[in-house]
Amino acid sequence: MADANMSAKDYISNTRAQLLGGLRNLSVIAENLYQQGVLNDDEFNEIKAEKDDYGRTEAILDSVTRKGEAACYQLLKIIYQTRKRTLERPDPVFKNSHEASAETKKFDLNHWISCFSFKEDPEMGSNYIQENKNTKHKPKVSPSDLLKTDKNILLVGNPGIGKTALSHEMLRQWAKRDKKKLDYMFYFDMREITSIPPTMGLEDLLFTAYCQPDEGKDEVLQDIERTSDNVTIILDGITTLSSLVVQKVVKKDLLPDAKIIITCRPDDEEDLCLEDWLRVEVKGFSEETIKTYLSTTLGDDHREVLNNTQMVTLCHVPMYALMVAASFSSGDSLQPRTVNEIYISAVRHRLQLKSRKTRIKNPNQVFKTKGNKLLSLAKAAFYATQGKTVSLEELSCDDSCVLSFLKPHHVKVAPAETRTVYAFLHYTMQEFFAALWLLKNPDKIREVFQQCLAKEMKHMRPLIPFACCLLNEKSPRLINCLIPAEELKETSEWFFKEMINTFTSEAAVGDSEPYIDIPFLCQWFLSSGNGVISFWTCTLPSLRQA
Ligand SMILES: Nc1ncnc2c1ncn2[C@@H]1O[C@H](COP(=O)(O)OP(=O)(O)OP(=O)(O)O)[C@@H](O)[C@H]1O
Repeated sequence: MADANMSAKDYISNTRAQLLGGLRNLSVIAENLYQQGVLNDDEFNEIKAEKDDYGRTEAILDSVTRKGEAACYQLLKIIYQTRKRTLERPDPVFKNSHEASAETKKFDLNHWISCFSFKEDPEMGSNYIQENKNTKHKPKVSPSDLLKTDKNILLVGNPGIGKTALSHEMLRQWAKRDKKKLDYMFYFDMREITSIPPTMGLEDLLFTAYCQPDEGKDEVLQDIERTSDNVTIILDGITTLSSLVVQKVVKKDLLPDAKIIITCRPDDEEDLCLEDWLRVEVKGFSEETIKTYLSTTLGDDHREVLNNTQMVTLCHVPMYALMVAASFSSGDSLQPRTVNEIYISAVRHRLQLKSRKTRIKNPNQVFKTKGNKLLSLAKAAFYATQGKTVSLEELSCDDSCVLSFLKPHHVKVAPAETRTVYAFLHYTMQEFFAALWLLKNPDKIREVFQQCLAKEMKHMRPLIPFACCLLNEKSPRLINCLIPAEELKETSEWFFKEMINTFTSEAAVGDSEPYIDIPFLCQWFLSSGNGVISFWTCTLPSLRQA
């Protein structure tokens, strides 16, 4: 056996014979040597051109030996980092003594590589995160901390708080990492892939719903399955584990050693039952970040926002901070003060941008002329939300005003075929428009209340706070261009009473599932103006009784 304190060059040359028969996946080793600049283009191509693994190993060993100690050290480091796929694993269970003695005689390259004394930790260390649900003091963790941990992660946070942004940041950091070890990261926007057929397997999920390697698909899949500890899968915006293949991935029936990162809203957390996962709460912007964000986006104007406590409070949610900044930069004299006004102002802002190209300068007039188009958008939003998807399947997108709220999204319908459908720029905007459609069709409201009580339809709940605020008599006039004031008044006469009755009914309270987040509703009411607060105060006694 080689001495652990030997130079890398001697360590390799003493074991050359065993390496010639024992290294696997030579393309992985050669690729890493090439990425790290140990091999040049010609050397890399020569190795690739060798006809078998024996030839490839020989060419690699010759190359690094010729180049000297540093190149040999790099090779050992690469073998160590990729050992699960480049070294044969000895079978620990021997069926009989004859097999055992034959096996023990075989040189164990795994043991050999683990004995080499690397100057630094070849795995670059792993930072474990202390946070869990029960710790009182919750330390802050960064995207890179989350990338480093081996644990499965559950990212929980309210709508628009930045879960997707955090997932994208992790993806970006992973793509830019220095370490060019071959590993895999998959990102799924779960709202985009709602129609996963029960027959879908791992291969389809990874390669059809995501992306397919240009060549060697089977080899890549085999590698992913064999070394699943090199795989990270992000499932963004999950609500249930109803899809079989996703369930198998999460429960580790497939890819047992893969690291899974799930993002969800608080309402969906309980159903997922991921108790031993590392739970990380996404908290949004701190005071300090709000200042930096607003001063970057608004320049000197940011002071005006900072003087307004209501607006600063809203800006803790990055989605609202974005919209507040957009609203201020539009130069609109009426600035939003509540969540609802933020959304209305964002709609107004979008329409204004579009109307600059026309002669219509008054946004109310734009609302009026584009009313039907906006309502058809609201209808599509409602049905997409009900169907738990972001794809606005039925919508005809020939109007530039409608298109200004949307982004194209490509749905794979076959391995080589995609279809373009449209989705809202953000899911919360879809929920806002869906609530608008609900108020335009009051006969559907009771049905939606009932749906909110059912576990499988709880994704309809975010529509209720939006609807409440839209019914507020202080709601900006703009909405009246789409739904006449008398219609809204008529609806509000029974809406709140019906809502309280439904959500405090026996069916709702008796359900172990929290029926609706009353503190959350209160928060929305408080931020919507006195009209609703006075209503709320007068209904509190009946709520307490219930
Ligand atoms: N760290 C951040 N820096 C700057 N902007 C951010 C940040 N996080 C979020 N945002 C902004 O807020 C918007 C909403 O964030 P994101 O989509 O990540 O929320 P989410 O928690 O995934 O919401 P949902 O539950 O509704 O899907 C983003 O489109 C982005 O513009």
